[in-house]
Order: sequence, then C-alpha cells, then structure tokens
Amino acid sequence: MDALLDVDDLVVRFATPNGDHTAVRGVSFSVAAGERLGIVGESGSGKSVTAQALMRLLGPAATVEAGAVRFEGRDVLGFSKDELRRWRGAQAAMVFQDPLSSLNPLVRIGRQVTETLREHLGTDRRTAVARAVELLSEVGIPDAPARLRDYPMTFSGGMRQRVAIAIAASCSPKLLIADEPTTALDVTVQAQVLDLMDRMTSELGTAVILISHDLGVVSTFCDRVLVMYAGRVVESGTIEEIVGAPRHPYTRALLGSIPSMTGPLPRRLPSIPGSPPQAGTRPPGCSFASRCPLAEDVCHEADPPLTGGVACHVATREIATRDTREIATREENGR
Ligand SMILES: Nc1ncnc2c1ncn2[C@@H]1O[C@H](COP(=O)(O)OP(=O)(O)OP(=O)(O)O)[C@@H](O)[C@H]1O
Repeated sequence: MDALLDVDDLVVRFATPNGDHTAVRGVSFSVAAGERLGIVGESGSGKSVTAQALMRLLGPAATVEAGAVRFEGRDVLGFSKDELRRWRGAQAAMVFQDPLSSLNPLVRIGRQVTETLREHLGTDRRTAVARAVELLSEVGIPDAPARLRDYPMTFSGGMRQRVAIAIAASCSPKLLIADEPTTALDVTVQAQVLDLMDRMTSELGTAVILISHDLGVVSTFCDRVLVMYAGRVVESGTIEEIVGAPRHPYTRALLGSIPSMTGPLPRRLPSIPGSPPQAGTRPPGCSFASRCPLAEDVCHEADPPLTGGVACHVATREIATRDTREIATREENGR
C-alpha cells in the first residue's frame, strides 16, 4: 500500500537555558490513506513533539535536526511558507486537547470556519456561510446559524472541540492529527467526538493519527499503534499484535501484566514504578532499562535497534530463539 505520510528517522532537539536535549530520537513510521494510527506512551515520551514536527508547528526552541517527512512523496520539511499554508488545513489538519489552541478567541466562530473554506477552496462568501452552517450542524452544534456570530469562549469545551473538528473537516483533509482530542472532555462528549472522527475516516477517507493516553480509545479507534518511550518508538504493530501479544516489557507494563484481547483494557495508562530518564540525562543503553524487570547487562550498555517492530534486546532474542525452534520443529516434522 502506498504511504500517504512517511516519517523517516526524525530527530528533534530543544535548546533550553539548561542545555540542549533530544526529545524525538529517530522516529520512523508511515500512514496509508484512510488508516488510523494510534501513538501511545507516557507523558514526555515525544508524541506531541513528533506530531508538531511533521505539521511544521514546532516553536522556536525546537529544531528538526535530522530526518524526512514526506506527504504523498513531497518533502514537507522543505515546504516554503506558501506551500505550507496551502498544505495545512487543506490536506493535513490538526486538532488539539485544548481546542482554544487552534481557535482564535478574538474571531467569531462563523468567520473562522468560512475563512478556512475561502482560503483553501476559494469558496465565495455566501456559499461559505451556508457551508459553515452545514458543517456546524453536522458536528452537532445546535442552532448553528445563530452560533456563527459567537466567540469561542461562549462555547463549552466539548462544543469547542466539535467546532475545531468541523474546521479540520471543512476541506476534507487527507490526514487529521488529533493530539489528545478527548482528554479534557467527559465520557459522553468523548464518545461523540470520536464518532465525528470516525465519520471523517469512513465518509471522507481521511487518515487519522490519534495521540492518546487512553488505551481503550486507541484500541477501539485505531488499526495500528506506535508505542513511544523517551523519544523513541519502542514497539509498533497492529492493535491485535500490541494488545494481544505485546513484546516490549514497556508495552506489557502499559497493558497490565496479563493482556487479553477479550478482557477489559485499562482506560488510562497504569503507572509504572520509576520514571523515564530526563531528556538531557539519558544513560547509555535502553532508556527503559532502569525500570525494566527483564533488564540484563547488555540493556544498560547498548540502545537496542527497532527490529521487527520491537526495540528490546530480550524480546528480540526471545523471538529469534522461538523462530529457530519453530524452524527446527518444522524441519524435524518434514523429515
Ligand atoms: N517547549 C519545550 N521546551 C523544551 N523542551 C520541550 C518543550 N516541549 C517539549 N519538550 C521536550 O520534549 C519531550 C517530549 O514532549 P512531548 O510534549 O512530545 O511529550 P508527550 O509524549 O506528548 O507528552 P504529553 O502526553 O504530556 O503531552 C519532553 O519531555 C521535553 O523534554
């Protein structure tokens, strides 16, 4: 399947008064058209910075030090300001945990929706207003024609997130990045917001990258998952692989010790004893080693590469041993 988005060996560094540190360390993944990819991991693991880097939304303290981001084969990191403006919104859109980060508090909602349509699709004013009413009604804003004149602050958190999704959906983007879009919302509103995103993928064919702490949400919504830890992808796979047979000790810890496809999943990432090393002071070796119940000497010495979807010395060896055993058994049986 051709990738819509290709992220290759992305490295992001921050310059702070306390020194430089690398927040994203060689992250690679692809997203196909219409696919739903989840990114999970503890706070500070680099999920948001990865998303901001590929949308070219990093602040001035951050630099993409290495790597490539390709959207339909085009080099996003090389886009001019003009190309970026045309690409964002029209082809790739983002919604945030706090919708006020994407809505302008000083501009009426109607104008914010119509401006997106006029800028990206060249829609005339009258048609844009009619479409704005349609979009806001579609995301469940009651009395949409009257609400066009209101400012974001007069909407509840859930209603603001719906407006942000209406704006994100307005140009039928090929990619939507949703960074903790339901975290600040109560459970009923969460379900409605996920339903809207679900409609975007099924009706518009939009691919979604969903960043979430909520494994329940990720497992019901996504096809594939990346597990991030200390700025790296430590495991990736389909939902069935990650939830049904996690290989990395960190993923296993996230899922609880006995993962099951049929049992209930934890709604929140359980807390794992210890904490990830600070970005500026990572020891050599695997960043999870100091918290890992399976760590061996090698884990404290060499950072394991991501091999076959998992970055763990112990898991990789277990897989290799199992494969060798399976081959031997097959040969034995074939004799
Ligand atoms: N403005 C900043 N200045 C300096 N360092 C930053 C800044 N923003 C992020 N970082 C660094 O990047 C790391 C990753 O942050 P990021 O926000 O991507 O984590 P996250 O996985 O999205 O966590 P959360 O779930 O809490 O949003 C942080 O641990 C921190 O070291």
